[in-house]
Amino acid sequence: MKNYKIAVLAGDGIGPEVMVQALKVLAVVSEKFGFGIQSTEALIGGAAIDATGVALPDDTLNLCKNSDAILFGSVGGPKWTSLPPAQQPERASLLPLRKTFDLFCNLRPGQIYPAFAELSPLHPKISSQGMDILCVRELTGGIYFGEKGRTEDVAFDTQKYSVSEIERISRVAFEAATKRRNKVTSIDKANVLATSVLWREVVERVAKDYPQVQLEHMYIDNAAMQLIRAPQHFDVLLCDNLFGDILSDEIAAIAGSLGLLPSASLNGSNFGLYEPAGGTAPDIAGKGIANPIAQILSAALMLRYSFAEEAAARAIEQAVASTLEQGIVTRDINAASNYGTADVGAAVIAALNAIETKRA
Ligand SMILES: NC(=O)C1=CN([C@@H]2O[C@H](COP(=O)(O)OP(=O)(O)OC[C@H]3O[C@@H](n4cnc5c(N)ncnc54)[C@H](O)[C@@H]3O)[C@@H](O)[C@H]2O)C=CC1
Ligand SMILES: CC(C)CC(=O)C(=O)O
Repeated sequence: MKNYKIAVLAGDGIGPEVMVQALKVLAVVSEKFGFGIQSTEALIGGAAIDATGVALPDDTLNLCKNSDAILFGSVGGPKWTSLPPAQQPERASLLPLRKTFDLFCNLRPGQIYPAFAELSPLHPKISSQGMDILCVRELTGGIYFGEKGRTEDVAFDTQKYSVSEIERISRVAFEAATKRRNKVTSIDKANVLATSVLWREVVERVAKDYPQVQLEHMYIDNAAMQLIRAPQHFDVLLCDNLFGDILSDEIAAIAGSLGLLPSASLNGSNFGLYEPAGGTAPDIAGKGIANPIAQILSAALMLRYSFAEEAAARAIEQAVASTLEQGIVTRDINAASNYGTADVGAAVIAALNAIETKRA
């Protein structure tokens, strides 16, 4: 029997609440599909600062190095914003993890299924046409990692991209498009930014290797607008680090809630960190009402991309769809709902068991 070692880093805010549900789902699905998940929990982010003084303790980093994948919650919150910026949870744990493991490729799939179009805040005449977008975001370069500085009166961040960084993420987007609807929309601000001019040149060059894929370029400001006007226009969105961060939250909101959107952050050899696209949601943390679906779907992406357990990943996705179909949703999706985090987790598990019963 295959046995996968995962590092479980739940983090702060709603992280631990939604992680519990994802781990329960993994336990059920591994039993049903005949593989083992050996999960080891470790401190990260604000929780690690409180316990050890640093956001990414050596023990946690070593655990990640000795694991097959990382299942991540989220980090940060108001408790730690008075620390010097470089020591805060987001900058001092998540960004170094992305860099250490060269997780340059962030995949954020976002859908409106026609049957669930009412979950979307868009007008029904738009949402009823559905949406199925894969946001491919460059994750280890750009303004998040460039030189930064601060004097009393001035602060700066630097956006820098190399040809090789742009090329490798472009290839991921074009490859993904060949398995989808053969269209890539590359997002930039080439009318202003030097990095965007290079971005366009490199994307054009890579596109020549994929003649079957239609390429279009779109400025970020226009893309932010077109996503709400006509989300069905898009197939694969190719974005730099900053633009992808912003547009993927917009895609999540269009799909119904940030609590629905999973993400996979991958290096070139199937190692990945899997986390919800959203953050620690301090406004609802500790209330038992956070939506666990993004965390559960992140676990499904881990099974797909790091472990090639496609059937198990699909079963989770099917169980999530069935749970939404039954209207078992948290308040971020239906303000009148009385269902909490644990109810949604239990419904996903019940739906998983039902799928298995039908298979047997
Ligand atoms: N990958 C990570 O660890 C990330 C961490 N953060 C951190 O999280 C903290 C809060 O950031 P915000 O900007 O408020 O973004 P956020 O994503 O935590 O919350 C934005 C809004 O979405 C809602 N939301 C997010 N996830 C939800 C879920 N699963 N269920 C129901 N509602 C959900 C929240 O309640 C809030 O109203 C900050 O410290 C930020 O730096 C933010 C984004 C990513
Ligand atoms: C906390 C930051 C690292 C946010 C971010 O980059 C993300 O949402 O992925």
